Amino acid sequence: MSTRAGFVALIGEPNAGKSTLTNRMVGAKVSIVTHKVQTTRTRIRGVAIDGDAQIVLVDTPGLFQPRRRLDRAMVAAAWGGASDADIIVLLVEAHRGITDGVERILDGLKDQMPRDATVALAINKIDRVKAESLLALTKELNERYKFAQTFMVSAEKGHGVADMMGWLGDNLPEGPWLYPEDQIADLPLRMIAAEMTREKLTLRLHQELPYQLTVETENWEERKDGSARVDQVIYVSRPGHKGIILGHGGETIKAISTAARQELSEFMGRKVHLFLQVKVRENWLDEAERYSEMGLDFRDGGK
Ligand SMILES: Nc1nc2c(ncn2[C@@H]2O[C@H](COP(=O)(O)OP(=O)(O)OP(=O)(O)O)[C@@H](O)[C@H]2O)c(=O)[nH]1
Repeated sequence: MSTRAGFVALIGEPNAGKSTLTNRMVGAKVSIVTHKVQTTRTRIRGVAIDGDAQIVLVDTPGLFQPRRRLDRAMVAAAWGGASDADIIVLLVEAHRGITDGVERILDGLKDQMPRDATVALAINKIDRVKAESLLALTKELNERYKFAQTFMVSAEKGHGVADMMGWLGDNLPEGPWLYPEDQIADLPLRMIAAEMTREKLTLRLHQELPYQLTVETENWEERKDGSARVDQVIYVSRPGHKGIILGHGGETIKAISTAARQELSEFMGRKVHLFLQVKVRENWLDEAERYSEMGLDFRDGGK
């Protein structure tokens, strides 16, 4: 039997219910992957399975919460992340309707997305409103944008979610699963660990630098005493960046390492020994291996 697989970008204002919907779709079995994992352009929220289809749920950081320093290029990159997805699902809160934030997203969909993009509308939190208002909202939103399909869901209560998953699965491209089933629970732990280090780098360094680096967990060793040894490599594209990350006398990398180790230990509930290395790899952005480590498809990203 043929399988289907692809990326579904969940977009919407903060609090629209993306995490709740992801958890609902992914289910408890692989909920560990719902921890946010940062990749260059998309963030993997979780991997959901519906029959023969594997639905990789992603979001695109920086899209709807432009901060002061966020420039146009970054917003464009975020929309680029959304357009990498096979399907986009816009979540709108039923009781809030078309807010300014939703307006901005609708404008972005019109201006930034290719015309043939598959965009579905999910009106969430339907448990909070009366049916009549839902119909009016659905009608208005569909007049504003040509959605491929509209769903009315309650991520919290689970209403309508199975139907939506079925539709998403049916509309993903045919192809092998992006994550082997037995690796779903395993792979993300390495990615989560890499994401934690990346987050610390972002906090510590100048804002644009983290977009030019990637973190990989190269080795994960379980020790007899219950602790884990984790080896990670931070790949940068320029020698100058290596110096920045190391800092004076190695100060910066040490602080990053300590912060990441603490978070990872806390997350795992046990001791972790974290070893970080910085490597210059000028063309890491073009290497297929780096993409699969980030959970991305090289062919999609390499355009
Ligand atoms: N009543 C109701 N509440 C919901 C529903 N879905 C989500 N919520 C609530 O809405 C709030 C925000 O949900 P999240 O899933 O965290 O939203 P989010 O979009 O992931 O938020 P960010 O990650 O911050 O962008 C939480 O308090 C949820 O419990 C729903 O279907 N009905």
